[in-house]
Amino acid sequence: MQPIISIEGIGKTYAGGFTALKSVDLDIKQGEIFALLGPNGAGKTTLISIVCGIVNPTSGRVTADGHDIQRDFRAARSKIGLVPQELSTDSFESVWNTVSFSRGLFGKAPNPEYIEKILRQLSLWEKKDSKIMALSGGMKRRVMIAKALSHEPSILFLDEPTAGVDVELRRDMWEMVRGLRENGVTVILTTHYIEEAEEMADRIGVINHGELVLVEEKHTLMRKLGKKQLTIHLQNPVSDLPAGLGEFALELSDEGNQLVYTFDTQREHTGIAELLRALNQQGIEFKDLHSSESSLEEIFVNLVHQNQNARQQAG
Ligand SMILES: Nc1ncnc2c1ncn2[C@@H]1O[C@H](COP(=O)(O)OP(=O)(O)OP(=O)(O)O)[C@@H](O)[C@H]1O
Repeated sequence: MQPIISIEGIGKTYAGGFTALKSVDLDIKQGEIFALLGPNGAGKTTLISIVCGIVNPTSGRVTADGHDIQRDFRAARSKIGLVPQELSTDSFESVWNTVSFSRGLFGKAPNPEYIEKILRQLSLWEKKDSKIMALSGGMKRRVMIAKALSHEPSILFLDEPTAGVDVELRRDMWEMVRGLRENGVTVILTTHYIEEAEEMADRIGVINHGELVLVEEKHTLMRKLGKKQLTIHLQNPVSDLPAGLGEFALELSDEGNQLVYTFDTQREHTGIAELLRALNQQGIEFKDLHSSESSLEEIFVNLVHQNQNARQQAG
């Protein structure tokens, strides 16, 4: 299937000479929720701004639903809704007018039924006549989403949608994003909250220093890079790793009170049975065992670290 967004060789060097993006290639599939993760300054907002036609790339090409974002800006942009990081609305206008006006900006004929539908979906219906300035921060954020959806886009960008919002609103947002996907809308979100990507995304892209270091299905990513650890609480502490256990990927922790065994979740054979046998043979007694799985957060931190190390070595 044709990707709904195709990003080819996108690079961006800002006027001051800073290169924020280096030749990014990425295809977004129709109907997916794609989470773009990356540390501060990685280039997430720059990439989104280029796809939305707000920032011009230094190199490369983007198409949205087949339309070139630079040559065919209006057609491409009409497919896209953008919820920016910063709230920007006219605070003296009512919610209803703000959202309806935004639809008009895209040259769409008025459709009060549709506006009512999105305001209801976003729990804004009761506030439709309120002035924006009288709304809470969370409500203002909902208005930004309603604005972004006002022209019925098939692609929605959410730049840090839940930064600084309370848990309840975050859950509501997730619910809303899932609802949008059910209606066939493709959603691309940037986030610092790994939990959000873990919860929401079908695919994850990790960007670091302007480079897309990884794009993967979330489940594959977690399976591929996820490690499991078995922590063995020893009966008596040891000062060194027992010599007879050299073949196992073991580390000593908690001042010699614990042995931590790391194994690959993908491998059929974990080696746990052999390890326990070896412990027995060595006469090492343990009082407890527990296993844990690495979270997306650990996977992410490792990736960004690896990328940094590789850069340092190359430089
Ligand atoms: N207009 C600009 N002129 C010069 N440099 C810029 C400009 N906009 C962004 N940058 C720089 O480009 C880099 C990438 O910024 P960008 O906002 O894309 O990162 P980000 O991944 O969205 O970060 P954050 O998570 O903090 O929002 C940063 O180092 C930033 O300082």
